Amino acid sequence: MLRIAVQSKGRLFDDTMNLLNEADIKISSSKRTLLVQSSNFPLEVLYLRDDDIPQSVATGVADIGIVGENEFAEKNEDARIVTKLGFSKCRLSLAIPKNIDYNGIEWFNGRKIATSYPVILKNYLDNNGINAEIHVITGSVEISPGIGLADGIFDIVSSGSTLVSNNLKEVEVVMKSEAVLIANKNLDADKHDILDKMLFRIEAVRNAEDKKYVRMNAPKSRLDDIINVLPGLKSPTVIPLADQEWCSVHTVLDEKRFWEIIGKLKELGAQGILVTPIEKMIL
Ligand SMILES: Nc1ncnc2c1ncn2[C@@H]1O[C@H](COP(=O)(O)OP(=O)(O)OP(=O)(O)O)[C@@H](O)[C@H]1O
Ligand SMILES: O=P(O)(O)OC[C@H]1O[C@H](OP(=O)(O)OP(=O)(O)O)[C@H](O)[C@@H]1O
Ligand SMILES: [Mg+2]
Repeated sequence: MLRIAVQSKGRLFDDTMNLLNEADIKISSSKRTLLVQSSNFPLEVLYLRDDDIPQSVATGVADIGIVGENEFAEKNEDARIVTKLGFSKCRLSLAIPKNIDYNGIEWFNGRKIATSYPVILKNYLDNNGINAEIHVITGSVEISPGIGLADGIFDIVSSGSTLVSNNLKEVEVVMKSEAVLIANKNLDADKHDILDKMLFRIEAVRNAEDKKYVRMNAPKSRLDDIINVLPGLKSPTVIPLADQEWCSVHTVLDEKRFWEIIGKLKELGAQGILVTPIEKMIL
């Protein structure tokens, strides 16, 4: 049995549970229990505050964990990052009141910076030869300059709307972050085996993200042109139809280029284009 530490509630919770669910690892969601076993996979889920996840994995209380890279870097615990997971994307940035003229990192010399990430901040300031006072607070960091608690802040930015509503502007991006799967460095062979099985499933789910399965009827006379605009996995599947002049073409399209490619296919005479989501993809 492998034990995974996940955030009990908060920004990471929904996407973490979705990922396990899409990997067909069933977890009953009784929120009151802190340790729950999967009913169909040798995995046990330990619900924790995200701050405690790096340490629990480093010490072996949990074998693996899902946490933000930012939190993992801040805690500086001895565990390894197995893979990035592509959700909870954000950055850690320095921000200052928007009406201040800013002409470089030296501005922070002798200033006071409020943050929940003192370790990452100190590292960054030291590397840049900046001497600033770090004021640690655990939440509502963005209001600090407005209430005279600090000159600037160092916190999570995603859309930037929290900064805007507090009259702040982002001046330095210090680190990019997303959710990562971390693991204890000394897993035994059995646990490694379970982790590999889980990673295989996660990869199949992630490969399918933002992909569509597309089927269309194509006039045989334009088949070569149609195949040329398809970026498919290998080559598209071409199936004969009862009507000798037509065939059916099946392929996988990336959501990002989807509408552009569909437009070209229409121009080339493709008809009856069917689009379906893909659940998993094993490459
Ligand atoms: N606005 C955001 N957009 C994207 N990702 C974010 C955002 N805010 C936070 N995150 C990511 O989600 C992680 C968890 O954020 P959350 O706000 O739930 O933490 P928390 O309040 O410390 O939770 P806990 O109660 O578990 O300690 C952060 O460490 C970061 O990696
Ligand atoms: O750039 P934005 O999209 O505005 O996101 C950034 C904000 O999101 C997080 O807070 P959250 O909303 O999770 O609330 P919290 O302070 O309770 O953690 C983070 O601490 C920032 O304040
Ligand atoms: Mg926390």
